[in-house]
Amino acid sequence: MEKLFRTSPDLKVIYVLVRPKQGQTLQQRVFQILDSKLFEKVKEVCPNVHEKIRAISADLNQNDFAISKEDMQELLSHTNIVFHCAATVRFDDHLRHAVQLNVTATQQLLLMASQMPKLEAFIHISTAFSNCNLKHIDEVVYPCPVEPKKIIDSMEWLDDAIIDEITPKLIGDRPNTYTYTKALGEVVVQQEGGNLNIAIIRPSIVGATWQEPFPGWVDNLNGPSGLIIAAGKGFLRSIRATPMAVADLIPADTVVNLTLAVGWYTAVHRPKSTLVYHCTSGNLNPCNWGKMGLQVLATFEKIPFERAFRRPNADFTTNNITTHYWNAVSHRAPAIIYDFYLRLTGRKPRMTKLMNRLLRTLSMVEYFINRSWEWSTYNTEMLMSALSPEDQRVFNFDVRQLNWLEYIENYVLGVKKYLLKEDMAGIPEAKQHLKRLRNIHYLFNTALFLIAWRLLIARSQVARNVWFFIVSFCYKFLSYFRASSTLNA
Ligand SMILES: CCCCCCCCCCCCCCCCCCCCCCCC(=O)SCCNC(=O)CCNC(=O)[C@H](O)C(C)(C)COP(=O)(O)OP(=O)(O)OC[C@H]1O[C@@H](n2cnc3c(N)ncnc32)[C@H](O)[C@@H]1OP(=O)(O)O
Ligand SMILES: NC(=O)C1=CN([C@@H]2O[C@H](COP(=O)(O)OP(=O)(O)OC[C@H]3O[C@@H](n4cnc5c(N)ncnc54)[C@H](OP(=O)(O)O)[C@@H]3O)[C@@H](O)[C@H]2O)C=CC1
Repeated sequence: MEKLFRTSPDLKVIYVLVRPKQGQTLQQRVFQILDSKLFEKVKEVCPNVHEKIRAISADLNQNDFAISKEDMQELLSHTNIVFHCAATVRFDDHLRHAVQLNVTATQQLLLMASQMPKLEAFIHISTAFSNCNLKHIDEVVYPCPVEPKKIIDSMEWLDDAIIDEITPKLIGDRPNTYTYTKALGEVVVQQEGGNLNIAIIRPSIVGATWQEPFPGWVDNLNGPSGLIIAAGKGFLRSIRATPMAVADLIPADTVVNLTLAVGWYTAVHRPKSTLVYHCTSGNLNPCNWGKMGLQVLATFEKIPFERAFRRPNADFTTNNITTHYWNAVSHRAPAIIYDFYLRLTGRKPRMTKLMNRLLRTLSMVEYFINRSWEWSTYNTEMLMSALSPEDQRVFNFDVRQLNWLEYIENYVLGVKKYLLKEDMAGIPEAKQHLKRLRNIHYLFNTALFLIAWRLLIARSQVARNVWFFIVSFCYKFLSYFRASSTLNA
């Protein structure tokens, strides 16, 4: 919406389907977004932006999205272009819910779109990982072994227990219900698009903005953002990842630019078949998890997060044994010790729960950070060459120009500012806090070493001999040093 208003101030209206949430009405939710820093530039070119957004109450879990008759009438008669982004993106969602959101709702939206007389294009947002069971992925819709229609029907009469049982068989070699249902959603789009003018966009891992409206903007914990927080606050100490695997991140503004360009191309050129566009970075400008991780850590040195639990010092592990070892030593043990301290001081323990949640998240993303994929980008490159030089500049989605180190630094800064809502003025105090944590760390390790050594000396003659040898060696060395300095004087 931000980019559309900024580049097309003459635009009449954008209808957004929204559900009320957390005690906020639709209008409040939309106005909260419009009043955020993200929309500051828009307001300069389009001061009446509030009047150009029509929030329509809709819930994708309901029949006809529970849209009122009047709203439906207005939507059907006025819409020129549909951008379908809503989805459940939870990796662990129950199959019934994931099918409802990512498949059935897509089918219903297509039905609605077929009744829109002024519709020029229908743009469906999928994910580059919808076919992550393949290594090389082309810009085509791949068939699914079981027809989406059969899956939709079966969800109506199967009970939860049976669905739980068949889920692993249905998702096959995909890692979760999210990627599986996004793949089904694509097949539905292709099979039930009828005469509509449709395109599918497949972004990889969406990160903070690169340039627009300003670098580093991010507003959710999806993808790496949540884990950057966990690392910066010192909770995340080790992560099972392959440093050389490609980190196929794509900035949010790049996805937006490509989406708008696809909207234009689909409406104006009306391709005969449904085109799929990969919005990925790996084949044009690859970055790997090792490089990304190091830059994230380097940025924490310059711009630390406030009130960290421990000093940020995460590392990659590459096998099961080391992963279990570091999970026990660096994740679970400090959480148990801290909770013990909280209990002793009369407070409610919370660290073990938080750590368990983090470990669960890590286990879910492991699949994606230990493999590399190749996505072909012929359609995306074709689109780039179809744009005028001016549009190539305004709707830039050429990731070859992206400087990863600069991007990652801005990403971490954006996480601090826009997700954690921390003030830059707090950086000196955050650095002091990290120094205190470092001193506590040294003190703790020294105390631990001395206790262990004392116990060893009490129990072992060999340890006592070694200790005697070290002490007498130090004494002799000091005596020699003192004698030689007296002679020199
Ligand atoms: C050599 C040096 C090495 C140095 C290492 C340095 C490390 C630096 C960090 C870099 C890490 C890089 C890791 C990259 C990870 C990449 C992920 C790749 C994913 C690719 C997928 C494909 C992309 C897509 O197509 S779509 C979008 C992907 N979807 C998601 O990302 C959603 C994932 N989330 C979930 O599925 C769930 O939230 C789940 C299962 C993780 C957690 O579920 P749970 O029920 O436990 O919690 P919630 O109810 O969801 O939330 C509770 C609570 O937690 C907050 N939260 C939610 N998500 C996250 C998160 N990802 N991280 C942290 N916290 C999260 C949420 O806001 C809630 O907070 P409340 O305060 O309780 O409200
Ligand atoms: N993040 C990523 O890395 C990637 C995302 N994608 C795709 O991009 C799209 C957006 O994802 P992302 O922004 O990350 O995820 P979000 O969860 O932030 O966005 C999903 C949107 O869908 C809406 N939604 C979910 N359920 C319903 C419902 N029952 N009724 C109405 N609206 C609903 C949500 O509304 P509400 O705000 O009310 O919850 C939310 O605005 C998805 O299609 C996803 O598959 C693709 C590749 C990568």
